[in-house]
Amino acid sequence: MNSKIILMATTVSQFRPLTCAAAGATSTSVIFNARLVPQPPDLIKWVKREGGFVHKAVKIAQTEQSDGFGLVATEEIPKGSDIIVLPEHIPLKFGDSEADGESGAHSALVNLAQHVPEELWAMKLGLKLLQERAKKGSFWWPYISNLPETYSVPIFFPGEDIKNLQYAPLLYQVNKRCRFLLDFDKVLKYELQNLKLEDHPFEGQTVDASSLGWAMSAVSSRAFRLYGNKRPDGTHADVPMMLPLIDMCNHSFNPNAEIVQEQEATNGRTLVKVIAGTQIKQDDPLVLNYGNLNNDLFLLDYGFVVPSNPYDCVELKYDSALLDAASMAAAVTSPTFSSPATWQQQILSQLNLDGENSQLKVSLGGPELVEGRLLAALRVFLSNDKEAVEKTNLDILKSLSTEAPLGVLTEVAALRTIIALCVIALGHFPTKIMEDEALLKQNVSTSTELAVQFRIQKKSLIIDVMRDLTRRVKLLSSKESVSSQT
Ligand SMILES: C[S@@+](CC[C@H](N)C(=O)[O-])C[C@H]1O[C@@H](n2cnc3c(N)ncnc32)[C@H](O)[C@@H]1O
Repeated sequence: MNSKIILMATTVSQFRPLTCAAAGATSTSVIFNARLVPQPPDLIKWVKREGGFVHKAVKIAQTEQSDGFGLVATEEIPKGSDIIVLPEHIPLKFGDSEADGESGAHSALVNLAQHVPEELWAMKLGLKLLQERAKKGSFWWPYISNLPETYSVPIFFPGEDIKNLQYAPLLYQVNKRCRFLLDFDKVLKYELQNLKLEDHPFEGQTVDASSLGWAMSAVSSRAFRLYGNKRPDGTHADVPMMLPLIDMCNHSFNPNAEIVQEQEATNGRTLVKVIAGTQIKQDDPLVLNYGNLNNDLFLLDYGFVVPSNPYDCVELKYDSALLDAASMAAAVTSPTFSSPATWQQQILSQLNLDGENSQLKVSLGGPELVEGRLLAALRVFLSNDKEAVEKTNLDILKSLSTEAPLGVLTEVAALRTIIALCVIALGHFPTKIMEDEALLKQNVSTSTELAVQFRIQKKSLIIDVMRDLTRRVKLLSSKESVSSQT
């Protein structure tokens, strides 16, 4: 089932309605610049007023890099300078507000949070965000009012654009999140129905799947997981928090800024800082690295796709029938994947590709190019030389940079089989890159554009893997023919 979170129209009332306006129908820039309120307070002034520090060369501006806003340096900032410093009371975290400590509203929120699975941690902090969004006179209102009104994450895509992603692992995640939000909406309605107003976590306001989706996306696209307070054993909990102003920094894999936490000598409180990781030139955007993530996570959590992302990958299932088909297509000797010898099966178990707790998801792309476990399995099966395999360390068998550890013929057969797997994977996409590119030239909605960009990147990645492996096959074959001539 493809579900999406239905968006309710924002109504004008004395409440701040907890909904999320539709993202997808019109031009990106108009939508993503829209903030919760039309003219929100000046975030830089608010941070300074609250005892934070903001470098004089920092301004909030529309940037080319993202469709919304970002931070830009108005003059050169030397490497190592403090750019932003937030005192401990500014970050928004779940459940540590002293004022909330014992209140009924807080315990109701804690109770709701218990229904959120660990992997959807953004929803837990999202509950806190929704609570502050609903609270009249919230300390964080100057920050919250500056948050985007909409998010371009796939849970808000129309069903057609969820399909347009054309990539099953992401479709699965999107549907899972949508289903969770729809179910959680019901849980909320049930848990909150008989609460007195003073115990209601959202001051009596209705929270639905749409507002939950808004909050989850606001958090997943802006929160950072940092060290929390020290535990009694001296370690630190890993705590997601929203960092006002700092979260105006956009992403780059070549960041010029980084987040550090520092303990104040006088009172032991933790400051969160952004410092210049490099010398920053005038007019440069201030960018942080959100993490070495694949495009699935960038799109799911942040609502954008990184072109030529070196960490992007495609997920395949290790499946003996598929590998037999691929090795036959590659005209490699008779397929053996479906009928492994006992020693081969043992290696598959060591690779976690066989047995009870096997992990059959393998990936292509990313820095490794071919996941080591898949490569090792192919080398082992296609060599079929028990002695040679047993003499070779498993880490070597998993490494693509070790050239032909079981001989050139085996290596060529393994690489050709992976190339055939790539062809099969490409064949699963209903459209070709050229068709996708033609579609992007038309005036399509933001969500269609993102879905099509996403699938183009996946297909391009597969083609890049094929190119790289073909080059390796050619090199190996030429070396082999030189050595057989001498
Ligand atoms: C932490 S916020 C950064 C501030 C945000 N641009 C704004 O206007 O509030 C993260 C969001 O910025 C946008 N973004 C950040 N880096 C981007 C990039 N490299 N390309 C496209 N969009 C980006 C995405 O919408 C993402 O969800």
